[in-house]
Amino acid sequence: MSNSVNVREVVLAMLIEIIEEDNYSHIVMNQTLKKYQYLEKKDRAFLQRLTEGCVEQRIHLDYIIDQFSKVKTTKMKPVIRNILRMGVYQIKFMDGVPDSAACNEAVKLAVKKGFHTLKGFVNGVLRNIIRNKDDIKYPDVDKEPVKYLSVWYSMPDWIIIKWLNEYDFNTVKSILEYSLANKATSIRTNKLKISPEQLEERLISEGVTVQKSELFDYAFKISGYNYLSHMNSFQEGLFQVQDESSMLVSEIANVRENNIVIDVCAAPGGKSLHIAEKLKGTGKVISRDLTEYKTELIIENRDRLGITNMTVEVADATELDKNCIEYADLVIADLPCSGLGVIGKKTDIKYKMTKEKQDELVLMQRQILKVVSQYVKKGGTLIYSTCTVNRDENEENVKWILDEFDFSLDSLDSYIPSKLHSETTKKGYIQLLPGEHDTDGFFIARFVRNKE
Ligand SMILES: C[S@@+](CC[C@H](N)C(=O)[O-])C[C@H]1O[C@@H](n2cnc3c(N)ncnc32)[C@H](O)[C@@H]1O
Repeated sequence: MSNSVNVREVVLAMLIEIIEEDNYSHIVMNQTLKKYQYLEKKDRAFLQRLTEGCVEQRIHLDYIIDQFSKVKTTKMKPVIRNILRMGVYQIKFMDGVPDSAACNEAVKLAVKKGFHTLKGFVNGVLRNIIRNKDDIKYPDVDKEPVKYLSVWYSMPDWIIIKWLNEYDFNTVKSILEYSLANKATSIRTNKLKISPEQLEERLISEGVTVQKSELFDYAFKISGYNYLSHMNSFQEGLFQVQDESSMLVSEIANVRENNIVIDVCAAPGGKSLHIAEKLKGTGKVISRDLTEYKTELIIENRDRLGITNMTVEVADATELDKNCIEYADLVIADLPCSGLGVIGKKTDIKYKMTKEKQDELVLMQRQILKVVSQYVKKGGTLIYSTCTVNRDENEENVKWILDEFDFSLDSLDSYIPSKLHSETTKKGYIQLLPGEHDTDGFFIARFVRNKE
């Protein structure tokens, strides 16, 4: 490891920021990777894996620590409980780190952080766990299925209970399993600048591992890169990072040249950019989000990709813009949601979400839909999408839209790969489930505004 920076100390600082001070993990991660961009690739990979792992597996790690420590994690000093989480994560999940190194480094870090008097405690708990690591007692799957899933996959109880009401046990298990395991980065070729075949060659020449998408010929899953935004192909705007589930939105939108499109919650721009590309420089995509910070992200991506038919605006989607009434051929409502379909990528989202917040989100989704559905021309299209798997944000909102507005569902089957066809896609919506599909958890519904 690099002499100048103690990578474990950096991880500890990130865990304090994310877990104890409630900052967003992806923001803390991006800022830290930017600050330490000079670190060797293997150090950066270690830093990322250990931080994300500790956040993602927090419930599981605390369960183990609490089994072997007299002082429970909730009663420990924040620095100490995070040092222990790091130690246990390395012991339990990182085969490349010898157990003794995980323990010794934890003790050194405790001393370095001013907890000399607790070095025996840290050492004792970790040695105890190392001795018993093949004998950890977990909840019984038959007697306590909720607790079992919660501990094993580090998911708060209330979410497990909700999902078990909506899906069968094996489906819930496979959503959780896939979300923990799948870390691939999906990208979309910017066909305005390069063909998929040429992009694949470019990426390989930059040392990246490239796997073709099973859904789209322009999409790839990539890995093995160091710092994505330093890659020449990225800087030249040859691709955009986007999950395949999100690419599906633009396929389902089925835009035609010269269409007017309003994307009401657009940052960082995934769907807007894809649709603008499909319009081949014609028509107009009006891409909006709530704050300047967010719209800046869209502008950065738009300019990097060389998109010309897209305007970016700060606008609150809950407020009616009278100029837009019946103006758009297509409205994209990819709305704020509980985000539980992307827990594999945003590792802390599951802890930040609460039942109350989720109920409020359903109301906000409806508040936004009430406003932005008015922007669709008669005969035009409304796409409603979320990156979650909860039925109240998805299917129940579809029913609500059909009850409240003069819109009809429209079959997805002409726009999506045949392997995704189902009873619901025939009707006009799709719920992608991680594990069942090789994508994030995602929901898309397509509506057409009735002509009279
Ligand atoms: C699911 S994300 C959108 C992702 C985006 N469509 C894409 O494909 O990259 C939801 C977005 O809604 C924005 N948002 C939340 N409340 C909003 C509001 N009242 N008006 C406009 N945008 C809002 C958030 O800032 C966030 O960027």
